[in-house]
Parts: sequence; C-alpha cells; structure tokens
Amino acid sequence: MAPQRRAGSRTPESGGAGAGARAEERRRLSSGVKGSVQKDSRRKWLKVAFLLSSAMLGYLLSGSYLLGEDGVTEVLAHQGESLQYKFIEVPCSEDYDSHKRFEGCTPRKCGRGITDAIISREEAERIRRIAEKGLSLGGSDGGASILDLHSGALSLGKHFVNMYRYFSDKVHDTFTEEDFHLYRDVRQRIQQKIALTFGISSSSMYLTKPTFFSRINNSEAKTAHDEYWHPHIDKVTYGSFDYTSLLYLSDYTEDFGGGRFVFMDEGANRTVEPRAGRVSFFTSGSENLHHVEKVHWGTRYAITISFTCNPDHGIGDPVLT
Ligand SMILES: O=C(O)CCC(=O)C(=O)O
Ligand SMILES: [Fe+2]
Repeated sequence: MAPQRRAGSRTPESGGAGAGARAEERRRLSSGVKGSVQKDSRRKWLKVAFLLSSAMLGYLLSGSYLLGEDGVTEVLAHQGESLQYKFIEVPCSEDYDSHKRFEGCTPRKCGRGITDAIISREEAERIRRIAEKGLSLGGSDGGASILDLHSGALSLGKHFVNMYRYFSDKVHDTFTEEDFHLYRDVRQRIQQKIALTFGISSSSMYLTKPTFFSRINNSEAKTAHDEYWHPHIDKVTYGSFDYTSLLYLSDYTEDFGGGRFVFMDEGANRTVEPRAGRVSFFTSGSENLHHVEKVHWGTRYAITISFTCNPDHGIGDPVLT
C-alpha cells in the first residue's frame, strides 16, 4: 500500500516530469484540504445556528415568552416567584390632557410596577377573609361579585344592594375594627409605593371610587356586570382614576385557572399572574389597556384600589358604620 502523503510533508525535490506531477498532486491535495476546511467551518456555523435557534425556541416556550394566537405573550410576573420589585416604564398616553392636571400628581411618568414585598401572604389571607365574610352575605348570580366597603355596594343576585343598610343587623357581627384597620394600613402602603415609583408625593393623591373586592368564578354571566373580561382603560371606564392598583388575594393555578391579568400592548400581551399578596399598579390611561382572562375553574379574589389626583374625587377610608 502506498504511503499517504500529508499536506506540507516534505519530499526531496528533483527536476523533470516527476517534479511536475508532484506539483500537480500538491495542488490537488491542498485544494482538497481547503474544501474540507470550508466544509468544517460550514458545519460549525450550522451547529451554532441550530443551537441558537433551539435556545431561542426553549426561551420562547419556557413561559417567559409564549407564541399565542394573538402574537407574543410575555409573563411579567409568574405566580411561583416572589418578586421584590419590577417596574416597566411606558410612554404616557394623552388621556390625562383631557382632564384637569394636578402638577406633582397627574402622571408625567407612566408605567407598571409589580411587587410581592409590601403585603405579606399572611396579610393577604387576612384580607381575603374580609372579602369572604362580606361576600358571603350576598354574591352575584353570575361569575363576578363585588363588595365595596366604602359605599357598601354588594352584589346580590342580578343587582347591588347597600350592605350597610340591607344587612345593617349583620354588618357588626361580620366585620371587626381590626379588619378595617388592616384595610387602611394596606391601602397606605400601596399608596406610598405608587408615590415613590412615580416620583410624586403620597399626600397629593387620593383614594377614589370604585375601590372594591372582587370574587370571580366560572359561573355563566347573568348581567353585563358579570362580564369582567373585556379590554378596557381604567381612566375611560372610571373617569377619576389616575393610578390603579390591584392586590391579589389568591393564587393563579393553585386556587383558580384562567384569570390572569393582561396588559394589551401592540404586538404583545404582557401578563401578571395573580399571587396572594402581589400588588400590581399602573397609570390608568390607555398606555395600560388591559383585561382579565376568563376564570376557568376555582375562585379568584382581588381588590382594586384606585387613586386620583383630583381632591374633588377623593374618598375616605371605609368605616364600620
Ligand atoms: O382584577 C384584576 O386583575 C383587574 C381588575 C380591573 O381591571 C379593574 O378593576 O379595572
Ligand atoms: Fe381595569
């Protein structure tokens, strides 16, 4: 068997026809090596491209980004993670211009914040018990019941009643001063967090209505009030809102399915998965168009706590009357 000649191996050079043949062979070998080097590097790049696209696909499917029917869904806060603080700034809409401005309060900086660090899960449970007690007096026939401790509005069948009047004999056995104290304390902490985040003074913002507990299950809607899932802008829906906050009182996937909160941005949905004790807050204009997914099973509890910059639209903390 003839010995294989490696490229670059030295052979004694002698002149004549033999030298020409050797030169030709060298050329052939060298172009063969070049070809295989090119093939190698192409293979390497293909491998890199494959690994990169697999990693990207893995990331997209990991739950932080999901490709849904309506484009990309990004999870801003997973139920299973305890989030110290997250803030995403978005440009303010012009919605605030059509209302009287209150400098030092009306949003100049807009966005969304999420924190699991200001209300403990134990406090959230105590607050949920307040909601359960109140809502056990009434409740909607459809899937969404509300209880407003400020005005007393309580869902009852297909209507609302004023709990403080309708159940005047029961109210004092149902709630305690401690319940109202906790409610006030929690409201204050959320207000301070919002003020700090948006660079305003906490004393320039006022609690406004409606501020209410919600309980949602998968019963079929009986009236328009039960249809909580429609996309909306709080400033348009409620007028006085400048800053909206939500305190979640139960856990997505553990207590209920569906029911995620969704910011509907152009080209992407960004979700907040409810977690007991999680506070999600945002400026109330159309920069924060949102909806709540339908609840498929279980019961979802939350409080919507809203703030205005207009003192004329301010309300006080609820009192046990
Ligand atoms: O409960 C939620 O997650 C959102 C409720 C809401 O959008 C609202 O009260 O305006
Ligand atoms: Fe809303």
